[in-house]
Amino acid sequence: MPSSLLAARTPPARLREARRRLLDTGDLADDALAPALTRSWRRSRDFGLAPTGRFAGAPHASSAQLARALDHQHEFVAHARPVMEFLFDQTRDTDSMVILADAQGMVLHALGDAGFVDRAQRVALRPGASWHEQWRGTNAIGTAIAEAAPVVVHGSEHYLERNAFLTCTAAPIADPAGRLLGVLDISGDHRGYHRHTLALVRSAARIIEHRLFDTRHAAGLRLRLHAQPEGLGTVTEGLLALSEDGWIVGANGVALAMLGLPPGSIGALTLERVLPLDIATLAAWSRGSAAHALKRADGSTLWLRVEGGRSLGVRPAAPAAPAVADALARLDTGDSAMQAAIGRARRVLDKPIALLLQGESGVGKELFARAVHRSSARRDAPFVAVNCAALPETLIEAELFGYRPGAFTGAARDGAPGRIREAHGGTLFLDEIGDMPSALQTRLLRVLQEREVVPLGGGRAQAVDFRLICATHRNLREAIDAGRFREDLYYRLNGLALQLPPLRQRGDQAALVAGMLRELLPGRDVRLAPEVAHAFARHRWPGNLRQLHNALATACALLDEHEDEIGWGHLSDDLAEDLRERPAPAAPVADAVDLRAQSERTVRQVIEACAGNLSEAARRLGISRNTLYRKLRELRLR
Ligand SMILES: Nc1ncnc2c1ncn2[C@@H]1O[C@H](COP(=O)(O)OP(=O)(O)OP(=O)(O)O)[C@@H](O)[C@H]1O
Repeated sequence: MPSSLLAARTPPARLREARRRLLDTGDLADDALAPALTRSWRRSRDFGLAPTGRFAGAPHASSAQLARALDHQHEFVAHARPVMEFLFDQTRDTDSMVILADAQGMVLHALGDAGFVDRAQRVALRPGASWHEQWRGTNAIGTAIAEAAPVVVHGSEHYLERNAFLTCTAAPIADPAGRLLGVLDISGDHRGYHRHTLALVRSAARIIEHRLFDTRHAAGLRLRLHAQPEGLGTVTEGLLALSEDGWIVGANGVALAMLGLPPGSIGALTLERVLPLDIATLAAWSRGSAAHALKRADGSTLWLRVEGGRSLGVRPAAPAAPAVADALARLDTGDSAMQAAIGRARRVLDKPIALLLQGESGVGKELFARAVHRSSARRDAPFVAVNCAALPETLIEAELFGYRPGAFTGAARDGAPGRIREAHGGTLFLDEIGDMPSALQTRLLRVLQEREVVPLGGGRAQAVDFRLICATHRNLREAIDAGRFREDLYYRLNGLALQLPPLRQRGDQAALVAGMLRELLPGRDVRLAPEVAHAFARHRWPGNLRQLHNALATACALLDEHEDEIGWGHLSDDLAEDLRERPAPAAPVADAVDLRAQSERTVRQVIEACAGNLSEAARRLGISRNTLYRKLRELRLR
């Protein structure tokens, strides 16, 4: 990772002059500011932001969206929290805050001095707020993401004048595969700026990366590297994770820099290609805890310590700690079909049995898969979800199996490990498996049989260990009969099939509604008006839990502070209309063509209205993104 891009302070007179020129002419001189600051101000301008005057606003996640983001990033936040508390202790009473944001710049967690928090709240330095440059221009969180480097943004270096009272220092945090996970930031009053903050934040970000790395690769072979033996075990060490056949499957930024490798080498190179070291020597070294010196081709010495090595038959993996709260139990809100599915999933929780989740779109199949993962012994390893319906055939292949450098036109120069290898040690969730093209079904079958992946473009097979969970809304038996799905693959996927019930058949609708309302408006006692509850109970809910959740989120947004009952007026017009309507008679067959044309028109119009944003279009249509992709394919609009 490059060193700090914005560490040197810009004199106030230069900043004033640059801002005046930007406002007058719409641009800056190339040498007016530090290069990274110039790039960031130009990006901010291109996002259409006005440095002065009224703030155009930025998205803020609802409490439910934030809860979901925290759930998805549970491992990241769990490792960051203690480090943030330590940082907070170091900076206590300095009028500042310690902030963790995700890779899109959304604040996930914040700790702060009470006095400063009040002022920070006014510019929304709080969980749920987005600090992406797109919304707030140059700022440490957004600019660290854009520049992929640690940054300090001080006072009037902030693009928006309203943020000029802040001094902010941020460092990106990468996951063990080298991808951006989020950003750690210390923000405070600009009068309290201290040059040492940058070093503090960078070290803290590295500690979080180390913790994630050690957890992710706890069961595998790990190498610690440093130029001096005393540096091993400190935050300045390099970390590598290896597969049992010697492929580099994880590395931190320090190791990549030490070995002169780009992030894309993870999953695409063996250690032997990089260091004069073979797997037999590593196996021997992993039996002790001594540091070993290694002479490199350029004459320099590298010190190494080898750890782990279950895969080399050296040490068994430590058993995972028990779950704090069982995620599967939380899905049980009293419906007997769900209870049966949860009970059966629990019986095979830590067994090598593939799960096949079936059910209509929006019944909560992905949520169920995540709960199985979180309740299993693999909970601290990755949960990797791939939507087989959302990607074109050529991309799914590269996405799943990874590729070697130059494997195909347009491939990233350094290759990619592929989602299957990323799930090593954890759970691979293949959503909409019924939509997987047949050539890929054959490749997937081979991976499941051999438990090895061969990346696109060839190379050696690499061992993988993952729990497989697939989901589909299709009837796979019919797809097999129609020749669209391989029967042998079906039996591999279907160690245990679980049918999740549609909402209209669930007997726990009231408990689900109450749970969602508690999640949407924590601390408030909000319920449905009796006539709305009655209409909800009779409704068919074609979009299932997704549709119910969206309906309640809209209602909560329309509820006044003092109101505690959701009535007709809190529902969107189209839902209220549907709820009041009698069930429509079945359309005669002759109308089918018209219906298709009408459906096509509606989908086109909504996508146009959303400027091509398919997620937003799916939301407005009240269907899932998967269903929209399917519809586009059926209507040949894609
Ligand atoms: N128990 C629940 N409590 C609250 N919200 C839920 C629950 N289950 C599902 N949801 C909501 O429903 C949405 C759909 O869930 P999920 O994506 O798991 O369904 P799915 O069956 O996988 O859908 P698809 O087949 O369209 O991929 C979620 O984003 C969430 O908002």
